[in-house]
Amino acid sequence: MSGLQIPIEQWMSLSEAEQAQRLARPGRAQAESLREKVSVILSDVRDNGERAVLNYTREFDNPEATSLRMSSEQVDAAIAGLDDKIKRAIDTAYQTIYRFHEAQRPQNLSIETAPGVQCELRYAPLDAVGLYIPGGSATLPSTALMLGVPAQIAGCQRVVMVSPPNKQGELPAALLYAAKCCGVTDILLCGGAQAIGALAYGIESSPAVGKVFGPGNSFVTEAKQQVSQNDSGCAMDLPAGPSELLVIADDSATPAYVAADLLSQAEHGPDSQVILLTPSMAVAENVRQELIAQCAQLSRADIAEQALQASRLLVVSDMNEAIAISETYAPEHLSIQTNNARELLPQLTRAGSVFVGHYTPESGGDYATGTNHVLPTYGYARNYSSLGLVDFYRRYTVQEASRDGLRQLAEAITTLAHVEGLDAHKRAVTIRTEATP
Ligand SMILES: NC(=O)c1ccc[n+]([C@@H]2O[C@H](COP(=O)([O-])OP(=O)(O)OC[C@H]3O[C@@H](n4cnc5c(N)ncnc54)[C@H](O)[C@@H]3O)[C@@H](O)[C@H]2O)c1
Ligand SMILES: N[C@H](CO)Cc1c[nH]c[nH+]1
Ligand SMILES: [Zn+2]
Repeated sequence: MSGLQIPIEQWMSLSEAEQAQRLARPGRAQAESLREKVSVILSDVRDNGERAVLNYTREFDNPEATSLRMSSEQVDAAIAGLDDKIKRAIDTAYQTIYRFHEAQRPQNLSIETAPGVQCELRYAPLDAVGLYIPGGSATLPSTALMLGVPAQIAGCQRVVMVSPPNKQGELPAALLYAAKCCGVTDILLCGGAQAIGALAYGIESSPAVGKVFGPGNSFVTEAKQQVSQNDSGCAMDLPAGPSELLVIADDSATPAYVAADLLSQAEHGPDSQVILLTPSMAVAENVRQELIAQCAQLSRADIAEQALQASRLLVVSDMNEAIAISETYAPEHLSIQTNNARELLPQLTRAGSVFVGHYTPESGGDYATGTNHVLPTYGYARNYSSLGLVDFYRRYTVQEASRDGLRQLAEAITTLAHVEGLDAHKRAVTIRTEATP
């Protein structure tokens, strides 16, 4: 490791401004230039369709790109050579993810809210969805499962998967096998903001979808936010950007485990962020030693080292302080490695996903425990939910009143219409209730 110094800091010794800086997400500083660059790409795709997507694909991913769509023959040929052990691993993950998401199936409901007034809540699967599978620094077949399984369970009619091709214009066989497990056959070889534009606006060979899903780097996340705010009419799932992990550990924690977990998220990208909160200086020092020793053994050590530059080892006064900091930061992933982890759960709700105890590594949730690994980053876990089955549905209501039921509510409805000065609203009721039968 190139002598990277990861400072250990006492939280209480930091000023308020320093505390805020330690919890700031890296990479958000270039927000304006990012916004502008993504806006240019999206406008180009909107105006020039497939040609623009191919141009950006040649610029950023596959210099020889000539077409975007994968044929079923290409998919089958790629899968044919896939190692059985990998297929079995994907099958196992598919089953646990399916089990956990199937259990989330939303139920329609119908209740009488007042005598003679029946109200219903109904769920309908989204017709057409776009699934973004990251593929820049690491292609993530596991994300194909996290997005493909709920889309399959919900019964979305049209599912389009996009992912950046490599320089040979290919996608990993493991990703294609995962897609096939989920019944996804509509696959486009493109990534980044241009892929989001292709999904949201549609291109010649692929009509627009109604909602885009999936994590990605800052270009992808910014593009999702822009298309969901402009007049494309396309919705987005959640801001799932660069990976984050916050670990709360006491002296019952194993520093080697804590360091391994921190590095598992640091290796995602230079803009990942990992944070340790512990009341024990000894734990902090041992975790630091383990970080240095373990990082050197990683194939992505250079990426992890960059991420560790913006990462924190913070010694707190006590668990209450650790809880307060975690709730402020609202991490994508929160790992509680203490001797009373489950007891702390009620106080730790602002996180995308929580990992409890010494034997629940964050990478378990990334791949195969069954929970969804598409999670809010940047602190959005304060207000956004982890991805789930319900996100692949629209919700709408149905209501029916009998003549008597309307009569019973008429006074309330017409009075409120009057209060709001909306005579036609009032008349739509009185024309019925004052009519001679
Ligand atoms: N929050 C979550 O749930 C979650 C889950 C999985 C992964 N992730 C995160 O997703 C991210 C994946 O990022 P990635 O980069 O590996 O893959 P990516 O697929 O998100 O982005 C790669 C694409 O970015 C585009 N690009 C690259 N450089 C560009 C530039 N200079 N200008 C414009 N476009 C450019 C290219 O088209 C490329 O295809 C990681 O940060 C990872 O931590 C988050
Ligand atoms: N930890 C990532 C979410 O931040 C998900 C993932 C996919 N593959 C490995 N990890
Ligand atoms: Zn991960």
